[in-house]
Parts: sequence; structure tokens; C-alpha cells
Amino acid sequence: MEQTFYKYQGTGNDFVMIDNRQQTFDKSNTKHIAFLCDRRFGIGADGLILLENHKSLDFKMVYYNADGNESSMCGNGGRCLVAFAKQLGIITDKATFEAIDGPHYATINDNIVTLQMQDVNTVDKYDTHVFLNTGSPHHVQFEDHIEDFDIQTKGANIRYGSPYNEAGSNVNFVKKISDATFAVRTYERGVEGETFSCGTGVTAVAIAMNFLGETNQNLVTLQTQGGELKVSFAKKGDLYTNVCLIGPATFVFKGSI
Ligand SMILES: N[C@@H](CCC[C@H](N)C(=O)O)C(=O)O
Repeated sequence: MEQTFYKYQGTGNDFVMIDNRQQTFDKSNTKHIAFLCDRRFGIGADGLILLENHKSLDFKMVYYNADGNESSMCGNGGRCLVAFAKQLGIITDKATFEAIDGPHYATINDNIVTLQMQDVNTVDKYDTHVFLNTGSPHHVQFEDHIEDFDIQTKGANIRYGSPYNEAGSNVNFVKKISDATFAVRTYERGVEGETFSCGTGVTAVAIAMNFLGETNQNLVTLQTQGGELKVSFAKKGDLYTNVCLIGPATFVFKGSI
């Protein structure tokens, strides 16, 4: 049976979107999901997202990494899903939806989506890096030569190394540009390589930079390989709350496969 799909991207982090409100998509077929995401043999994407019905919210998000496995929260994917829900006529300018890490609230204005992320109450600081979970696990460390270093090798070593091992972590390399601007490159678990941008990743970087005292701003700009994102938050004691990921979410094309 032919499957209709929609392709979206948010600062170059790209996704295959499928309207699964009729529950026709076979979620158990990991190899098929990986095939759809394959850039040579399939459509090509960093991940695949199902939009499903929800009993009390506007919709539900089900996210798979490019390797075909369901994974934790995807910030850019969530923003793109809001734009997809608007294209389908499910919402107009605001949305509530459930993802694997809980309920989310979002607004959309033209193609700019502001997505509220979960609160963060734990940031672990080590000698070389910071670790925190923004819906997905993120290792954050400084890299002076961010423009030209071997992110594939260095990212994979950290992602597969101790303490993360097989379960893994996403790995973000950061360079400070100014008090409220940071350049970020991310090695993503489940893609097993660099993506042009990672929403939960830049969220983790913004919070980590505040935690480390590298910025005292509560609106931070993150420069990624695929464009700029902004993250805003409020700090209440040890809690980062009202965390918002802000940036473009763009429809690319529709097809069937
Ligand atoms: N690209 C995503 C992160 C997706 C999840 C990640 N690969 C994982 O498995 O942890 C984002 O925009 O947040």
C-alpha cells in the first residue's frame, strides 16, 4: 500500500512526517522506518514522526530516529510537527500535544514555532563537560576549533564511551561567540553522525551556559550548521522553567512511497 508522507525541516534537521490518525502505519517494522529515512535508498531524513490522535490534547507525537528506533524527545521534530498539524488543519496558531517526555504547548506565527520544553532541574557538572536531559540526554562541552574538527570521530567516542555506552547520549560541541550567542555542532545518537541542528541539544547548551555562568541572559541565540535557533527560560533556584525553543519549521515537499 502506498504511504503518503510530508517532508519538513527545522534549521536543517529534517523529518519524514506521517499522518497516522487512522493508525495504519506499522510501528513494529524498524527496518522499514530506517529505509524511509535512508538518504540513498529511501526518502532521506534524520528522523520520522507520526502525528496521532490524543484524547484531550490536539495531537500526539511519536518519534523515531533515522536508525528506525523510537527515541526520546526531538525538539526540532516537535516544532516541525506543529507546522504539519497546521498544514493538516488540526490547529491554527497554537497547539497542545503529548510527546514521550510529557505534554507540550506551542505557538506558530508564519513559520516560526515556539515550543515549550519540559523543566530542567538537574545539571551535572564534570571537569570536561556538563550533562543534562532536556527530553533527550545531552553531553555539552567546549570546542575551540568548532569549525574544523573531526566531529564524527570525537562525537562517536563520547557517545559510545563511558558512562553512556550503548544507551548513548547526544554530544554537543560549543564555542562562545558573545555573552548571549553560542555556536553549536551536535553528534546525534540514533543518526550516528552530525545533524545540521538539534533542538533538545541547543536547549541543553543554553541552559548549560547559564549554569556555568557563561551567560547571564535568559534569551540565548544558538548558531547551528542549519541556521539560528533561540532558547528562552526562567531560573527559579535550581529549576529552569518556562523553557522555550524558538525557530523556523519549514515544509519541503509531499510525496508517496
Ligand atoms: N534532533 C532531535 C533530537 C532527537 C533525539 C536524539 N537523536 C536521541 O535519540 O536522543 C532534536 O531536535 O531534539
